[in-house]
Order: sequence, then C-alpha cells, then structure tokens
Amino acid sequence: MGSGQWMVEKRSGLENDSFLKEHETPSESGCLSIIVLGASGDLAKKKTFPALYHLYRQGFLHPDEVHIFGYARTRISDDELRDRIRGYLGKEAEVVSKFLQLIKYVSGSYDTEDGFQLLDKEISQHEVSKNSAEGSSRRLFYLALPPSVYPTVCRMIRKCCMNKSDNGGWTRIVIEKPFGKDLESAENLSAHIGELFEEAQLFRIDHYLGKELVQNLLVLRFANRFFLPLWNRDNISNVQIVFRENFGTEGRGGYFDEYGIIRDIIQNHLLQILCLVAMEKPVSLKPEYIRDEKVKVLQSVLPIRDEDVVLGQYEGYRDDPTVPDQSNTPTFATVVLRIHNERWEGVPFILKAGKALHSSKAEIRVQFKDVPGDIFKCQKQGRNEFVIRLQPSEAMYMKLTVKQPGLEMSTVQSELDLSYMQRYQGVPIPEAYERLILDTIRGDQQHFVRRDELKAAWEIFTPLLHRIDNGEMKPKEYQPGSRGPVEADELLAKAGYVQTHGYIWIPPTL
Ligand SMILES: NC(=O)C1=CN([C@@H]2O[C@H](COP(=O)(O)OP(=O)(O)OC[C@H]3O[C@@H](n4cnc5c(N)ncnc54)[C@H](OP(=O)(O)O)[C@@H]3O)[C@@H](O)[C@H]2O)C=CC1
Ligand SMILES: O=C1O[C@H](COP(=O)(O)O)[C@@H](O)[C@H](O)[C@H]1O
Repeated sequence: MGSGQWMVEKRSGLENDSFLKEHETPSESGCLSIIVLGASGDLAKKKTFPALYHLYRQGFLHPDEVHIFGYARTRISDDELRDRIRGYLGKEAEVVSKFLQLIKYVSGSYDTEDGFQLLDKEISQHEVSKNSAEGSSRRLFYLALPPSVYPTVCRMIRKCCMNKSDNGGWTRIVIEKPFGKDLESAENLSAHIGELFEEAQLFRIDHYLGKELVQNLLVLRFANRFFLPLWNRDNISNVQIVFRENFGTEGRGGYFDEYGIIRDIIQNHLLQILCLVAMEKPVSLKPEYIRDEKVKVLQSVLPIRDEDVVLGQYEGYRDDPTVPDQSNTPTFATVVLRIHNERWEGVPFILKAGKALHSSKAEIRVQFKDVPGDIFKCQKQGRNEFVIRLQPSEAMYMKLTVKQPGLEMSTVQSELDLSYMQRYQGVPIPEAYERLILDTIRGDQQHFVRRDELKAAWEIFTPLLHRIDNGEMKPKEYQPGSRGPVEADELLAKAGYVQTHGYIWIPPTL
C-alpha cells in the first residue's frame, strides 16, 4: 500500500486533532451498502465507481462490511456492469477483481416500486449475510442520474429502501448537480426532497469542494498569520476565480445547451470557491458553522449589473446535432460579483469560465493593490499576487518584486512557490469524488451544499439567467482555442486587474 498508507495515516491524524473532537460520532458497527443509481451512466463509470475503488484499495471500505449495488434500467448482468467499469479502475488486476466482486447489479425503472423492492431485498440479504443487527446497517444512495428523475427516485427510496429502524444505522442520499435550473425550480426540488428526507441525510455534492487546494483554503486563510491582516479591501485590489477547458462540449451538447456555462460551472463550482475565499472565520470547524458563514457571504452579494457580464459562445458549438441551430447558450462567461460588506466593499470578484479555450486550468488569483510611495519605481513591473492553482499542477505561489541578483540595484518579478509535485513528491492527491464519498460515509457535511446556501446561490444568478434564456443578452462569438471574447479582457481591466506583461509562471520540474 506504500504511499496510500501515508495518506490513511495523515487523514486519521487530522481526525485525531481538533476536527473529530467536535464531530464525535457514535461508533457504527452495521454493514454498509453503497447503491449507485444510474450505474450504467457516464458519471458512474468515470467517477463514482473509480472513487469507490480507490477507497477500497486504501482500506477505507472493508470487504467484510461493504457491498456495492448498481441500479439502472438497462438490462445487463453483474459481469457486464463489471466489464463496463473495469477499465476505469486501476492497473492492479488482483485488487480490481476483488473490488468488482463486491458489486451487484439490479435492473429496474425509476418510477415504479417493483425495481426498488427488488433492490431492497438484495440489500437486506446482504445485511443478513453480514449478521448486521436490525437497524444498524448503513445505506448510502448515490444518485448518478439526470435531475429530472430525482423526485421519483427519492420517493421510491423513501417508500421501499430505507434502513429499517434506528439502531445506529442510517440512510443517506447523495445528489449530483445541477440542483435545479433557477431559484424556483431549485426551491421546488428542495421542497420535494425535503419532505422525504431530513437535511442531515442529504449530501448535495459539488465536486470542486473535494479538490485538494479548495480544501486547503480555510487552512491557508485561518491558520496563517501572514494572511489575516492582508485579506481585505485595504490591501486586495481584485480577486479572479477562473475555470478554463481547452475542449468543447464533446458529446454532452444536449445536456450543456439546456444549462450553459453559468449553471454548469459558475453558479456552483466557482461560487463555492468565492465563499471560501471571502467568508469570515467560522466559530469552529463544525460543518454548520462553516456553512453559516458561506451563506452570509452569498447573501451579501449585490445584484449583478449588465455591464459586469461578458458572454461568449465558441464558433462551431452549434454544429453539434444535439444543439439547436439558434442556441443562445453561453459556453463562456465573465461575471463580476460585488460583495457588500465591511471586508470586501469595492473589491471585484471576477468569475470567469469557458469551454474550448486555449488551455485547461482552474485557479484563484488574488491581486494586491500597488505599494504606496514606490521608491523603487517598480510598480509597472507588476503587482503582488497570490495564486492558488487548483489544477493542473496543484500549487500556490506568491508573485513578488525582488532585487535583481547582481551589482545593480534593479528590481524584478519573481515568486515564492509551493508546487505540490515538487514539495510532496510521491504523495498521491486524492480525487475529489473519493474524498467526498468518504465524507458521506462519515456523515461529515462540511463539504456539501446546504439548502439555504443553494437558495442564496440561485438568488444571485437567476435574474441574469432569465435574461439570457429570454434572449435579452447575447453571447459574443469566439474562436475555439482563443482566450474567449476580447470584451472579457476589457472587462477584467475595467474591474481593476493589472496584467504583468512578460511574466509567466512555469511550474518547476523535479
Ligand atoms: N458525466 C459527468 O462528468 C458529470 C455528471 N454530473 C451529473 O451527474 C448526473 C449523472 O450524469 P451522467 O452519468 O453524465 O448522466 P447519463 O446521461 O449518463 O445518465 C446516467 C444514467 O441515467 C439513466 N438515464 C439517462 N437519461 C435518462 C432519462 N431521461 N430518464 C431516466 N433515466 C435516464 C441512464 O441509465 P438507464 O437508462 O440504464 O436507466 C443513464 O445510464 C447528472 O445529474 C449530471 O448532471 C455532474 C458532474 C459531471
Ligand atoms: O461539473 C462539471 O465539471 C467538469 C470539470 O470538472 P474537473 O474536475 O475536470 O475540472 C466540466 O467539464 C463539466 O462540464 C461540468 O459539468
């Protein structure tokens, strides 16, 4: 297990510290059933099953207590499902085979009881075979399904598949985004699901919250004296949160066209990051305290102004046969958000996301104000920036001005660089889904989206989304492989971002 072992130890080390002292959960002895609904689909194959495999491989899922069920309408056998996912798991054939033996497939529809009764029977048989005391078993339902079927599926689970009584066991539901299309539909969905399950049973997953450097944000901000006095409107000029992909919608055009880049990336992934960058220090690491602070930030965001938005659509997007010829859906957007509170008044938060651009990356870029009284006359060289590179090549670096080595007293831009590949050589960084599924098993909701958080997020974007849906705002065309519409860079400059010309950060090699 080598480096995996290191990670296991580190994780339990973290728990032994302050975190779990506040999260003491009674010991859970019952067996665990993980049910992947939509098991025949893309997400299940590429993310959910591989994440379960990695947890298994690292010893987080014990073969004596865990069983995994796949459920979907497609009529396939256990072995056919195993063959579909095998190639996405790993190279250790023996471990892969043992893992696959834990999986059973049940076929059934999403809106009738027969299939769910059969599923319940299979789960119960597994529980009995493991001598799980009545009511002590744990059932985790992962909805890797289109949102249109969430309501019926949740109803069926509630009716047919709940853990039978309360003896330390539980039933939990993991729901994938998109959670609705606007404020009203999200609230309807929340109300419907809320009638069936307690909030504590619901895990609304946003996989960006499982990324290593996103999880590091609270540690960085609140465990380092460096940042505490600087993290405010007195010192920070602007913050950019950027997502770029260098490929288009690639076979997901039908789904994407209904949602667009704001619903797909900005309203959830980037806004969640904004919360962690901008929130106040929570009372403690208790999930509810953290989520309370996130909600407060969201509620302080001012209505979005038209002049703070640039939309784009890449040339060729509408050639996809699943995309309507007249589609007005943005594949690119820059949106400037303004937070009306004591810490952030006047600091633009620039959220930028796009498909089919010149590169793939996700990062947070905090740009500081100019130094007052510039005796070195170096301000034109560039401003201080603190950059958190989420992917690829996880890193954080501080761009700063230093003396050019040599006899002359001249200045140059350089950086303090913490590149993970170099600093943590050989330490595997867990996939976001792996971490988040483990959290659901542990019942830790810190990295999941609470109902009021979701509502506040939709409140920010719904008016803009409705204007786009009604054709009142049009995306500008951009070339695939470009930086997006030029107007986006103009908006960036207008918002106060000062680009450092001639400086490029190159991730260090080993
Ligand atoms: N794919 C990805 O990378 C990501 C996906 N997501 C979200 O995860 C969820 C699942 O995504 P993904 O796996 O791509 O979706 P799929 O389109 O692959 O659907 C998953 C399964 O659901 C069933 N299904 C598909 N369409 C319908 C329908 N109209 N009515 C009923 N059942 C249907 C199919 O199973 P069967 O016909 O066998 O029942 C299918 O195999 C979605 O909410 C998506 O937005 C989120 C982030 C990334
Ligand atoms: O949720 C989504 O995220 C992916 C990008 O995820 P990443 O972890 O690879 O950065 C994006 O491609 C997809 O459109 C979106 O639905």
